[in-house]
Amino acid sequence: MIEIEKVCVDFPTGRNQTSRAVDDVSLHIASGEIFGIVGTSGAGKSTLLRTLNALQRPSLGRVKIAGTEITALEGSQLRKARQRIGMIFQHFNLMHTRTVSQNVAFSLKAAGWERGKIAPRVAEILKLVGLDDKANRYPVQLSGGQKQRVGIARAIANHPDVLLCDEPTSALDLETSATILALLKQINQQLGITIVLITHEMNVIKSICDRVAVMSGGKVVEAGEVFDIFAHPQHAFTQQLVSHTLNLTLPERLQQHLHGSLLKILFIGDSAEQPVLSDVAVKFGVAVNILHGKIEYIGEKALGVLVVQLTAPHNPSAVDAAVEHIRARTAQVEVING
Ligand SMILES: Nc1ncnc2c1ncn2[C@@H]1O[C@H](COP(=O)(O)OP(=O)(O)OP(=O)(O)O)[C@@H](O)[C@H]1O
Repeated sequence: MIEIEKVCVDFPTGRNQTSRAVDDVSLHIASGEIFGIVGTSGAGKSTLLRTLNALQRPSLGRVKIAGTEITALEGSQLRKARQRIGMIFQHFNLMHTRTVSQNVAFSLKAAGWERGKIAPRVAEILKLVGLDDKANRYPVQLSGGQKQRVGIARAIANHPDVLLCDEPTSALDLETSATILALLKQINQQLGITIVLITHEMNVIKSICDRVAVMSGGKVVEAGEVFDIFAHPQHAFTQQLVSHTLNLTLPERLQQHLHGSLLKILFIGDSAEQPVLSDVAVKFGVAVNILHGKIEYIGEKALGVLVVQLTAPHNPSAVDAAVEHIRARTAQVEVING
């Protein structure tokens, strides 16, 4: 559906000088996917996203959407291709002097809809996003979440194939973010629209994306299924993002004063549902003290991380045997100390 081939974007920084904001990025995004691009501020996410509807021209490389090379289009052909690509923004970008329904109608007029078909479509789409009772309100009279719903309604009114989301929940509180992400998921499933979403939050990726690309310094340093990236982050930057999201740091003081072995154990899928720890307690006579942990569900799959202390004061070798037993039955064991 979306083919990004060796895209670079350079910005001028001074006389005869440029800086590379997007560096040799290639990604293929399948039809119907929700694809996330995550990275810290300045990683190049927005610039890359804007190449997908040619709001930003690549300095090198090309982008194809549904077989059409958007980077090669200009004028009316480009305007027509853009009508197949909706976009929503962090700060909503609504027209403040127009009502909710006028904001949505505007995009349909721009796309050349017949007058008589616009009002019914606006009503239909406002119902879909849960704003049918706010049609005559002005943006200033709406909450942040409602404004983003207007943004979504405007972006999808013209039946696009692709929806680009530029930090869609960054200006919203956690609860409202969750409802907006749920709406995006519903739109993806119900209407089959391919979604490309950029964010700096792994939690957003975890809650709705199928696959993710991790960007740092303009490059994609890692890409794959969201579950795999969480379970086995390869790149140091991804490892940092994931551990920050799972937030399993123990206070330094606690780490220093613990006896026995301190382990961080990763459980994946079935292993998250097995009583591995109670087994080792019984089998090897070790005491198992759970210090920290959580089980996340990404899609349908469980991903658990536990930090445990194993002690056997009268039989230290039992701890080594217990560690090996756990290692054989879980996805990964990291001995933090001991
Ligand atoms: N129009 C521009 N002119 C010059 N430099 C730019 C321009 N747009 C972006 N940049 C630079 O390109 C780099 C990538 O910016 P970009 O906005 O794509 O990053 P980002 O990952 O989306 O960050 P954020 O989340 O803060 O928006 C930054 O160093 C930025 O300063």
